[in-house]
Amino acid sequence: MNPTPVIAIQNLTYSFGKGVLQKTVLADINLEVNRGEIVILMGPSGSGKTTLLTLIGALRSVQTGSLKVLDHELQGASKLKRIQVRSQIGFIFQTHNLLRCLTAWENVGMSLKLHQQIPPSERRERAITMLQAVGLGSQATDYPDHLSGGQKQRVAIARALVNHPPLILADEPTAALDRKTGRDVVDILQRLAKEQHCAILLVTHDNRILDIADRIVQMEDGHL
Ligand SMILES: Nc1ncnc2c1ncn2[C@@H]1O[C@H](COP(=O)(O)OP(=O)(O)OP(=O)(O)O)[C@@H](O)[C@H]1O
Repeated sequence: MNPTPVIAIQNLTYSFGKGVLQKTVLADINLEVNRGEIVILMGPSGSGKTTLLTLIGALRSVQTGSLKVLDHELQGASKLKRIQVRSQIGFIFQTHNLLRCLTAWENVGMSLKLHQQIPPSERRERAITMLQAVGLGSQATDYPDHLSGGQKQRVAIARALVNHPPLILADEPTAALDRKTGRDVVDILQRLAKEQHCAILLVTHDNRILDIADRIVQMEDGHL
């Protein structure tokens, strides 16, 4: 028996605007992503990649079709249900979105705070272990302003993975980085995801990182 996919999308359609201004940006999308699989989503600017990623991340409401994430149907889901689904996903964005007033380990520990059963001392220990895994053990008490672009993105990876989420959504994680730094960052992401058996759906225009994917899907004008 096949395990349940982490993402299961059937006939998903999404539009912005109303009436004559209505614009369909996703049309009849079907996609499955399995546990542990790394899928890269490519396509021209404006083809709907980010819109799809934010729907899967329960950051906007599903209009038409079925979208199951971690076995939760997001079509018609309440706000509370969407928050619960979101807390099980790790997000990595183009810019790292770290809080400047918190140190590297405190930024990583923030995602553990959502899980209140973890005592503060264990939070710190787990955050520092995760920073060591991305090669930043000795920068744990540094503030983001003292870190390079690649180091900040590695803190963002540690923050996304520290809860051992079954799914990571990444939107252009290497866009702000030079070639070598971008490569290092995705290598770390790939290694940790395989260790944790975590699925990744990653949007990118970066041809240099395509080899980390188990599968590449192409989006064109709202169609997969
Ligand atoms: N909030 C919004 N209101 C109206 N239209 C929007 C909104 N957000 C996105 N769009 C439109 O939806 C289409 C798809 O946008 P989306 O950002 O998903 O594309 P993308 O493939 O991620 O593009 P890029 O590679 O440039 O990030 C675009 O035509 C965009 O102009």
